[in-house]
Amino acid sequence: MTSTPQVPETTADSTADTTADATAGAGRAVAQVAVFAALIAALGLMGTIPVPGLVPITAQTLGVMLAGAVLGPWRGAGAVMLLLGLVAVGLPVLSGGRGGLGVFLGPSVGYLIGWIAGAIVIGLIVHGARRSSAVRPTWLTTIVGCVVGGILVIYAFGIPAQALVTGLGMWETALTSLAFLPGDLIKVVLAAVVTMALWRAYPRAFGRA
Ligand SMILES: O=C(O)CCCC[C@@H]1SC[C@@H]2NC(=O)N[C@@H]21
Repeated sequence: MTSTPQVPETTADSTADTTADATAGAGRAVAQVAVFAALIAALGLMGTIPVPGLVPITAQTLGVMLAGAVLGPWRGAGAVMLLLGLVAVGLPVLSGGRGGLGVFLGPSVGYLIGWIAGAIVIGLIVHGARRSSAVRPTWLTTIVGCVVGGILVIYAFGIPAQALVTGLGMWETALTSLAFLPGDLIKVVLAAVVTMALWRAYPRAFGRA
């Protein structure tokens, strides 16, 4: 007697459900990316504190930290890239109402690129690398993620580029960037408080890695 291998049945209904789920997932990802790009832009409305060395102190890094911590590495980076795309086409969405391609030739270009890398690193630390992993932010992962991704990684891109553009030495530039540190540490605490509150109140806001 021969046995017939069991093949799982695929019905028209289950295929339609899978397609609808995929479409809803993609729509949700686009909405998340757009909302966080808008959040980063809105934080730019708070204005800037100018510092010698020409790179401003801005609240927008809080938005970058939140994008990585809430959306995960790829959607978080997507939100930053969408914002930078809007800057590139000339929209005044950077703090102080700045925008346009000229920004990418200025002293803050490295920080702006660092925002993408920073969101990825924050997302990887808070969400983990696996797409299927359940997102469960903790105080520790959010704070460590924001310090490493939101400060160290961003500065690692920003300081050398700023030194290159301004012609100032690397160490002098690094010293100037100490002016950012108190504000950035406050942003880490705010990002952790908002991330944990959002996680408790609305876990569905958290994206898949
Ligand atoms: O608006 C721009 O041109 C980019 C500003 C980059 C600001 C950097 S990001 C890290 C550090 N923290 C701040 O508040 N400012 C700098």
